[in-house]
Amino acid sequence: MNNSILEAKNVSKKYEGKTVLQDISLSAGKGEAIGLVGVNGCGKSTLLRILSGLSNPSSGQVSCSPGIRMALIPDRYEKINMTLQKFMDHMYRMETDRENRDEMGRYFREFHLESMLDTPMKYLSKGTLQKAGVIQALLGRRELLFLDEPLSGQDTLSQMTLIQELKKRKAAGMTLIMACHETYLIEELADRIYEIKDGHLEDGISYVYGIRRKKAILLVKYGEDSGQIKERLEKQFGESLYGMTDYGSLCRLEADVQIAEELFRFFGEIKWHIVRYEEAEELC
Ligand SMILES: Nc1ncnc2c1ncn2[C@@H]1O[C@H](COP(=O)(O)OP(=O)(O)OP(=O)(O)O)[C@@H](O)[C@H]1O
Repeated sequence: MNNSILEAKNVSKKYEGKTVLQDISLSAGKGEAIGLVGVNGCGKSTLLRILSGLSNPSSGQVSCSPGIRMALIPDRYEKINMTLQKFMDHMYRMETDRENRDEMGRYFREFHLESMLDTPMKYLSKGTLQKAGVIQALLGRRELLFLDEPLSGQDTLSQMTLIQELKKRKAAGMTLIMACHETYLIEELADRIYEIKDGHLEDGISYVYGIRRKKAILLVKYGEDSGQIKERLEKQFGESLYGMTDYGSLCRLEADVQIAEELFRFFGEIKWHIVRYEEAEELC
């Protein structure tokens, strides 16, 4: 099996005679992150379920190194009639025994879940349930994690918290195989990207655009005159400003890392609060 901890050979899947996946081979090594992309219905979830052993292929095999424990973060959750706290307590005891309860508390804080712990899960929003699934999987300390749309429905700050946490886990040796429509998760984490197209796994040629560049990411709380300020930003920073996206009262800016200091000065002068700053590499 070389360096791989997971290997799929010639995997195909048919549903009621319709071929969804055809002759897919893939291997993943320790500490590697693989991104799966493709249009709705191309078979990403199906492949993740087969790789994680939740579903059988129609033909082909999947093998995993002995001792590798895995978890799947699914794209949706059952809305059960148990509070979030009870559910987590239950899963936590099952997964990690009495080990380090502090970590669970830290995740609740970082993912802003503390106010929802006594709410029955059937009343929780999609994003909140997704966060619960993410925390459950992280507490389980697996060697291999499958993530199916893990950012789906999550607020921006929680998305960033998750990306940072996954980066740490990957650096510590965790293998990640993820399907995601938000390309920035994949761009920030993936070592290899594949597109599922017409049932086949295509080397992510259309998604790997070339060299990596370092970019600055800022989350800024809107102040006065947002329209005017956006115009000034575009005028002053031109092509060094890669993009601005609205998230309610926050704006997410991506820019050339070289202008980060100037951006700090700019927002300092107009008294707009920078909620978060980070740097990331992206494919360009
Ligand atoms: N249990 C099932 N029975 C029949 N068809 C299924 C079943 N599960 C999935 N499919 C079909 O297989 C195809 C692939 O579905 P899948 O959920 O894997 O796609 P996906 O790439 O994850 O989509 P999305 O991006 O929308 O999440 C779709 O056409 C879907 O309708």
